[in-house]
Parts: sequence; structure tokens; C-alpha cells
Amino acid sequence: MSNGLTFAQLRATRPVILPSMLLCDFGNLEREVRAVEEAGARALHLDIMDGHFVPNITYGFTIIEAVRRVTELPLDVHLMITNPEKYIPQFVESGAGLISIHIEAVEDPRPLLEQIRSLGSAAGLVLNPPTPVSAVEPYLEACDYVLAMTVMPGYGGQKFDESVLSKVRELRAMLPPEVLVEVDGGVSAETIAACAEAGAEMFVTGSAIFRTPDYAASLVELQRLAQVNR
Ligand SMILES: O=C(CO)[C@@H](O)[C@H](O)COP(=O)(O)O
Ligand SMILES: [Fe+2]
Repeated sequence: MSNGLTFAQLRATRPVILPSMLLCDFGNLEREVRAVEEAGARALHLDIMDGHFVPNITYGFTIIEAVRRVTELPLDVHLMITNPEKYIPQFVESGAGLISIHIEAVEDPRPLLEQIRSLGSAAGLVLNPPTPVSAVEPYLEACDYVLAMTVMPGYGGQKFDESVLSKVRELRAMLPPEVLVEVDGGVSAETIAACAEAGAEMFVTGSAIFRTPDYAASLVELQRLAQVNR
């Protein structure tokens, strides 16, 4: 079974803009996936919410499998769920090439990160805006990427939290270059350059793609703004 490009292949093409399918038209899921792919997306972000870890409920394996059937793009699956340890193999089987778990959802993320890697997917650790970098620091060597939430998770279309930029900077400074920093929440043409400047190289964008009339134009502009000379 292939889950699209490997993380190493994706990393080689950074900065990477990841459209968040949460904001797409689910009545036309296949068309939306193809539209962002044709617009130039190189990976997609899928938000799994359980109504427990976060107040909102989204979707599960069926939708990931449906997306997997219509595209070869790597699927970055963001787990906003309690007890993620119960489901990792099933997420990999559904087509998740990248899986991120919240530090706030588990006591010890290490076994899960190792399990994700051992099953052939890339492992990410997520921290909410109020969570300090020190909470994830002991586990960084088990990560392929670290996701700094720039909103409280649960909904698309929220306002970007600028105070997280200092955390992005801190993470970038302590991580080896092959471990990427991802940002998620309120990332748009207005905020993406500041994220890139701070060291982010993976950018989740929901409204900034799906709430615009021309996905390709939005992606090109976001990609341009995410390009910084470091
Ligand atoms: O994880 C989440 C929200 O919890 C995100 O992935 C959002 O879906 C991104 O949407 P925008 O903030 O870009 O509209
Ligand atoms: Fe997300």
C-alpha cells in the first residue's frame, strides 16, 4: 500500500502549503481534492475531531479512505482525539502518510510516535497555543515534524494567534533541519510570511484556499509569501 510521496520527498520540496479539507465542500469531495491538486497542492491536511478532545466533531477513516482513493498526494492527518493510541494502525491503513498527535492528549507520546514511524508514516507532535515548548522537548528526537497550533483547535476560520510566533522561532532553533515546523490555524496571505520568517516550513491553510474563488491563485500567492531566504 502506498500513502503517496514519502515525507523525505515532500520535505525536499519545502515550503509546503497544505490545504485543510475541513473547509472544503464535502458534497463534492472528489472535485475539491482534484481542484486543489490541479491548483498545485503537494499534500493535504485532514482534521480528525472527536467531540471530546475538542468540542467539534468532523470525520474519520471513511473520509480519509475516500480522499486516498482519488489522489496520490501525501495526507497529513491531524488527530484531535482522546486515546489516539487506539487508532494509529487504522489511520495508517486508511492512507495517512503523516500523522500528528497532540501532546495535551497523551501522557507519554513517545510510544505512539515510534509506532507511527514503525508503520511507515511520518510522526508529528502538536502543541496548543498555551502549551510551552518545554512540554514537547523530551520527545523531539522521535518527531519528523512539530505542529505549533496558531489557534485553539476545533474549528476552521479562526483568528491567527501571533503570540505563537516566538514558539515557532524557539522550536526551529532547537530542532535539526530535517525536522520541520508546521503551523495551523488562521494561516493566510496576511500571516504566512511572519510564520515563514519565524521558521515554519509546512503551512496548513483552510479558509485561505477554500474560502477564495481561485484556489490556484491563492496557492501561488501563499507559496510565494512562504518563500524566505534563510
Ligand atoms: O486544525 C485545525 C483547526 O482545529 C485546522 O487545520 C483548520 O482547519 C485550519 O483552517 P483555517 O484556520 O486555515 O481556516
Ligand atoms: Fe489541523
